Amino acid sequence: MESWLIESGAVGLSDLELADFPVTGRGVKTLRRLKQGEMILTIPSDVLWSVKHAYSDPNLGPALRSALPPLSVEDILATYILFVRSRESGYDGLRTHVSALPGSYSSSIFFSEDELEVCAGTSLYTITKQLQQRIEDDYRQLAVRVFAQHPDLFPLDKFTIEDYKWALCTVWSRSMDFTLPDGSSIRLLAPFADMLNHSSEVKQCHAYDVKSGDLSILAGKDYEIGDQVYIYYGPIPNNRLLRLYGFVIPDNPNDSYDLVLTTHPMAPFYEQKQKLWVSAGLDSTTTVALTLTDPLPKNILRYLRIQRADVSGLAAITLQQIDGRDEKISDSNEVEILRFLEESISGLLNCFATPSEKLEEQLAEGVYPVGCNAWAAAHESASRSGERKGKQIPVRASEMRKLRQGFRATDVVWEV
Ligand SMILES: C[S@@+](CC[C@H](N)C(=O)[O-])C[C@H]1O[C@@H](n2cnc3c(N)ncnc32)[C@H](O)[C@@H]1O
Repeated sequence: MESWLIESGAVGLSDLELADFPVTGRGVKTLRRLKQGEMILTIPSDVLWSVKHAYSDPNLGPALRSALPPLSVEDILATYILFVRSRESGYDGLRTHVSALPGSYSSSIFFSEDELEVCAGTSLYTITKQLQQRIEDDYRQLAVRVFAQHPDLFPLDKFTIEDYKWALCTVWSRSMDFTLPDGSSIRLLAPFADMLNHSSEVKQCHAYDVKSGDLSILAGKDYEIGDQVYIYYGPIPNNRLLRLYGFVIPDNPNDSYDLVLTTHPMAPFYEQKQKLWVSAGLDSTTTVALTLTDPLPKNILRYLRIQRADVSGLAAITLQQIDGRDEKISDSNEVEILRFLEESISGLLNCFATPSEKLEEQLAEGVYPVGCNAWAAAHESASRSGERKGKQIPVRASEMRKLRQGFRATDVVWEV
């Protein structure tokens, strides 16, 4: 791969080397001292995996372009990678990159039932379950709309759902996203630069040059010879890290609980409420990140005030007599939403399969081998437990029953 990249115009590879490191696994080692801010690697535009390159490929492009509705960026890149992997000749350079990719991933979508059960009750558990279902649906669509239409390009034995999941994880864990000056975004995979592991000791130090289309890496800090070079993947909480990248950071400062607020379309005054949510910068399904520093973000109250508003409340907001965003609608509305929040959070906390203290005990006793899937899942669940410690609110059995039995049409569903 490196010689192909150098021939293609990559700069900086003579000072960098792939190496194995404890904890992060394979990564990039520097062979010289690096000063923070200096440009250390450039991967030229021509060798990047991007939607543009997939579409302009003479074999693959027409098949991708014929898909209606158009495929998602994720699906285009995943199909591109699988397509190159399936070729027995041609695409020599890209194929050296594909053969350097991991053969399997530790994203939570690959967890066994038992491993996933360790974090039952967390948003990771719910999202992973939903994701597994979504991937099956997406694969079915892709197989019908694209693969089956071009069996010569997409031999079914090399485009199975397992292959698709592998390719998706390749995209999730190795691609880089950039916002362009016109506001649009670009997602790409850069061979060799995708071998750089994450550290929160550096800030973002990967850059896309809009003019040349090249991808560059700057030194995020000073490095000594032999040090591992890092980039910064972003302020990502553990549940997302585990879902997309297959690892967690113990005591991750970016941890959050993704709370999804949603309302059934059959709920009273749904359409009117939908308009009010949109004008408040929300939607009928709104995801809010709960963090230790902001455990009750304003958007939760904004959403619930509208959701629980009665006829007169809705009229008052619509006529702008009340700003439903940061002002309470009425005492009764406010009491109702606060009571509901209390009940729901208690219900949520009670859904955790293993109590926090037990998980922490198990982690300390080494019940889960460090780094294995269940260890990562236990960390994820225990960190949620840390957030909920001391916030247990007693709930009456009848209320718990109501919560467990499901929600009324106007209720918030705590899901992700
Ligand atoms: C962009 S790739 C980096 C190269 C990768 N280690 C490899 O061998 O191909 C991202 C993957 O590296 C691993 N990784 C990156 N940063 C890590 C970290 N700080 N701790 C543990 N694993 C990490 C995870 O498996 C992640 O999905």
